[in-house]
Amino acid sequence: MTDDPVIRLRGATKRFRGASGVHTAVHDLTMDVRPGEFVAVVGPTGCGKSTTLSLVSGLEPASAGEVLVRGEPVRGIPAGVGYMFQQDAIQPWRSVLDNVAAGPRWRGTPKAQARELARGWVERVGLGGFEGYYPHQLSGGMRKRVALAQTLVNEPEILLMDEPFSALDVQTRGLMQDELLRLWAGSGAAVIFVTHDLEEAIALADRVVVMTAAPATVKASFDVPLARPRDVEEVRLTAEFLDIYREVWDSLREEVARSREQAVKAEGGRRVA
Ligand SMILES: Nc1ncnc2c1ncn2[C@@H]1O[C@H](COP(=O)(O)OP(=O)(O)OP(=O)(O)O)[C@@H](O)[C@H]1O
Repeated sequence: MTDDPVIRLRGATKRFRGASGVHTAVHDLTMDVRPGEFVAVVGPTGCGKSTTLSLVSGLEPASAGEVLVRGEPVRGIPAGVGYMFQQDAIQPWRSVLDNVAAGPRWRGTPKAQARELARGWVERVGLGGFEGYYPHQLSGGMRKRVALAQTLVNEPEILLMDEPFSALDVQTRGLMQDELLRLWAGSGAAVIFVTHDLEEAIALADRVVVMTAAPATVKASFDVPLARPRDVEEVRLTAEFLDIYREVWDSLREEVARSREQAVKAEGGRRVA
């Protein structure tokens, strides 16, 4: 395995043209992610975190700068990229098994083989016995497990996750975080995990990247030298965790404050107008 970055953003900038002119969502953003590295991205609300993921996934082209996946400029959706968003992509008319088999089927795997693969992943995410259930029969946590299996069955080399667990209750979220770490540990995938939750970021990641207030650029990057395997509930209680938390929060806090100032100014501007 080479240590060359599998994801590389170099001075990446994204501008959107809107009714009120050009809006810069991401500005001159430079960051690398190595194979098998788990990077969490935190930043103030609306700063441009999701847009950064869209650049890597090829959903949005960069307006300037470079976005490379495996050394190749991103044009369209690169192969080997898996996504997980806050809203899952589970299809209500398909059973758990067929939802998980959908990816391999779409890539041309014969039905029986795709279902066999899916069965293994349904088992691995702890849903053995629920293969024939339909999404409306599942709890929020179980749906997330289906979404995880749906993503991981494709064996992505890169996993882009945008607040995948934020809609879950705290306990279920903890369980899913552990589940994700357990499954990711065997996968070798590089992960970019966007979250508002700094505790979640530190508990999961090898590195936490702090974004500035809008437009997003990298403010700082912090290594998380906590041993693995980690139990997310346990690790949060350690002195080491709290030290890292304080350090990262010091950096993030300033950006959250700046972002609030921006929001107040924008609101004032709207009132004046
Ligand atoms: N397709 C688009 N067209 C126009 N503007 C957009 C588009 N996508 C994002 N934006 C704007 O870019 C800015 C950054 O949005 P983005 O969703 O990347 O932020 P975020 O940090 O992920 O937000 P949050 O923390 O709320 O999830 C916002 O002002 C948003 O309105």
